[in-house]
Amino acid sequence: MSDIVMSAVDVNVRFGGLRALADLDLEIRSGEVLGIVGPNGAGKSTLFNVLAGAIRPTSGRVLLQGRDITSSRADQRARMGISRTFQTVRPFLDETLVRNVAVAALAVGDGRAHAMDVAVDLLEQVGLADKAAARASELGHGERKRLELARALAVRPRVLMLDEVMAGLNPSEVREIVELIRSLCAASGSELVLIEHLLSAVRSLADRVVVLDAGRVLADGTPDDVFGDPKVIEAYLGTKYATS
Ligand SMILES: Nc1ncnc2c1ncn2[C@@H]1O[C@H](COP(=O)(O)OP(=O)(O)OP(=O)(O)O)[C@@H](O)[C@H]1O
Repeated sequence: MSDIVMSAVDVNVRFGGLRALADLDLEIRSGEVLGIVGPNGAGKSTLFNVLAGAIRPTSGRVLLQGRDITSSRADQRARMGISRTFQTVRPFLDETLVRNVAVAALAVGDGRAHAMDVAVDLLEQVGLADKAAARASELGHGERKRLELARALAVRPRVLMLDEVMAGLNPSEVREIVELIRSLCAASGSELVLIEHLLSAVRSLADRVVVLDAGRVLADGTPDDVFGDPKVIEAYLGTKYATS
């Protein structure tokens, strides 16, 4: 579990005068599910963007299996096996589900027929097989999150990063997606990085949790250690977040 697959080393991101990430070090270890939590504005999405290549850090490096990929673009990183979902789901609304997923497989070099097979298989895995021919615009919010997962998986990621996939789901949809993520992780062997406000979901899924605040790592440890840490509870969680 201790092999480092990906890391951010001494990363700083400045937006004008604001330090969104400050001297940040983060490791993603082989086979782990890593939860990233923290208050609004803590820097979670910025960190995801830095790891995925959507934002170039002001200083610092991003390494993938020891290789410096700081200057690689997001599309290049996707081909290297770094895949992400977005906080705001953005499927091609007028396209069918199967074509939405196949497009992601095509982007990593699958041939057309194989991409369609991959898409059908992934829709089955996320429980949307019966809607494969429906348009994405016909889906409910929870179903769109599942579609988003299938699209992120279509690139056969080494590192899968999920940005608030539980947001806006009702409790039974949350239970379903937690179970789905658990089974997808077990089947894929990928590393999974989750940004999530719903701490109960992080607690049940993550092997390790990193708490960010004001662009810095406040705590890093097992869910029990981190969520039991008085400074985390007092300073950052308080009553602001749902814990059940
Ligand atoms: N493109 C940008 N330009 C200027 N400031 C930005 C930009 N993106 C993020 N910020 C600022 O950087 C800080 C970190 O934002 P970020 O979105 O990474 O936090 P977060 O932890 O993901 O928050 P949330 O939980 O609300 O999504 C915030 O103060 C935010 O306003």
